[in-house]
Amino acid sequence: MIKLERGNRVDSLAKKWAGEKAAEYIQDGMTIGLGTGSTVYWTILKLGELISQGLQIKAIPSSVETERLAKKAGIPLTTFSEVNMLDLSIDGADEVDAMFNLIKGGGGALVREKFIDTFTRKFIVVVDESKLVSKLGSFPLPVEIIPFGWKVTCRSLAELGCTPVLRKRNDERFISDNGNYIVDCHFTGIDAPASLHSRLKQLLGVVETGLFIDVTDLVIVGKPDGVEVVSPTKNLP
Ligand SMILES: O=C(CO)[C@H](O)[C@H](O)COP(=O)(O)O
Repeated sequence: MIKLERGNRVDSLAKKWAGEKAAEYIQDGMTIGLGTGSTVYWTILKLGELISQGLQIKAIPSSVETERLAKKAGIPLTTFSEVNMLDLSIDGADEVDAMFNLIKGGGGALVREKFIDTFTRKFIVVVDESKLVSKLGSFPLPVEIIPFGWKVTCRSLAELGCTPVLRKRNDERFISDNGNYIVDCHFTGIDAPASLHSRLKQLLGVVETGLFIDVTDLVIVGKPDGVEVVSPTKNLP
């Protein structure tokens, strides 16, 4: 895989291609949702370039990190207090199955991502090939929970058949942009994502899950030799 250095990170060129390709779908006057992560990073950079050439758009960022990047790129921002429905949202994913269902939240931004990926007329997912799976669940499912009673919530999560692991960063509990904890739920494969999502949502303490069901319109897959744009009529992988 061709690697690309970005600051102190090394990313695949495939992510760059996928992220940049998505910017082609953005039209003048649109209000867009901007996801979070190292693939959408390239969309944000490209958008900054297009804005400096005259493109007029507004965006709602899905995380503090994306807000910071978007401001740096010169992208005008707005909020859901001003906007009911976005024209287009672009976001990465940790896994994409053949039905276009997703696991997201690897970066811990899943709640705000669910807002921008749901309240949008069109949702484009940008990934490299490594994210395509026949069945969701190899990637631990991120679930955002409130800190109060978190051990009780973890026990409830375990009763649904997973091993819950409280996310940490630098030995400290990871805190989401919303002031909550993230629990990474290790399942041995997820057979029925929609019903699992509903069961998880009913647990006391659960804010949101990283299962994104039935929201994806298009997947842009970065590959070592270019990009492939996959619509729901063509099955993955
Ligand atoms: O859900 C996410 C953040 O919460 C990201 O979209 C997901 O983790 C993919 O990230 P990357 O593009 O860096 O691989």
